[in-house]
Amino acid sequence: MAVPPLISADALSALRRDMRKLRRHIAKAENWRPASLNDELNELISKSSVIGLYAPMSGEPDPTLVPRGQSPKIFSRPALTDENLLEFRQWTHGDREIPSSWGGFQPATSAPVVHPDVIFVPLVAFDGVLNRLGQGGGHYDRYLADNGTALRIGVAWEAQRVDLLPVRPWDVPLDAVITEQNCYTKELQRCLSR
Ligand SMILES: Nc1nc2c(c(=O)[nH]1)N(C=O)[C@@H](CNc1ccc(C(=O)N[C@@H](CCC(=O)O)C(=O)O)cc1)CN2
Ligand SMILES: Nc1ncnc2c1ncn2[C@@H]1O[C@H](COP(=O)(O)OP(=O)(O)OP(=O)(O)O)[C@@H](O)[C@H]1O
Repeated sequence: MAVPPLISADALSALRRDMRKLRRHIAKAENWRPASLNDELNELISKSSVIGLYAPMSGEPDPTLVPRGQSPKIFSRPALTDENLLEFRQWTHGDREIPSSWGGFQPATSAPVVHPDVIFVPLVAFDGVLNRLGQGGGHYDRYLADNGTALRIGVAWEAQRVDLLPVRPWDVPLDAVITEQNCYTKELQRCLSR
């Protein structure tokens, strides 16, 4: 027998709608700056060589504000392929971008595909054990499931934190979430031992 969902589809869409609205509202009133990162996370980010960013939309905090240390890095942004799969394409500030099927912009197909070792992940809501609710396309969940060794860092407003999100079988939890007030981390051992 199928296990009934802990939250109805309607309740989940209502949560997404409310949290998107909250995110837009806060971003109009406040500037987001990351809280101090803990030493472990700082070290992992500064040791990394390929970073996955995103182009902020609708009140999402800007991941380029997170300190990333001195060592040389390749930057990339998410792009949806013709098959509606997420990939990361190399991107440098000022590079030309093309319209994406979801309405935003993404690096052109001529940009090399890269595999970030640190991914800054956009989110609609997160909870105390670092589960994540995204836009509902499943794009990041699929990518993170297929690229399990990357360090997954959510970037959010503190107000996007909820007590407990419903977890579906395909949901991939985050390793850390950085807000303007806190740096939440867990399971960094997974990445320290790489
Ligand atoms: N900045 C950013 N880039 C991203 C994502 C994201 O969440 N944020 N994505 C994450 O997977 C992928 C794009 N996927 C998306 C899937 C659905 C919607 C969407 O339903 N948007 C709403 C409006 C959202 C709002 O206004 O807050 C809509 O069109 O109704 C957006 C992006 C890749 N790039
Ligand atoms: N690893 C996966 N393999 C196959 N389908 C998946 C996978 N991950 C997610 N999906 C599909 O994507 C759909 C949307 O998932 P979900 O509602 O969790 O998206 P989300 O986490 O909010 O969005 P996103 O990850 O794009 O930010 C689900 O219906 C699910 O069937």
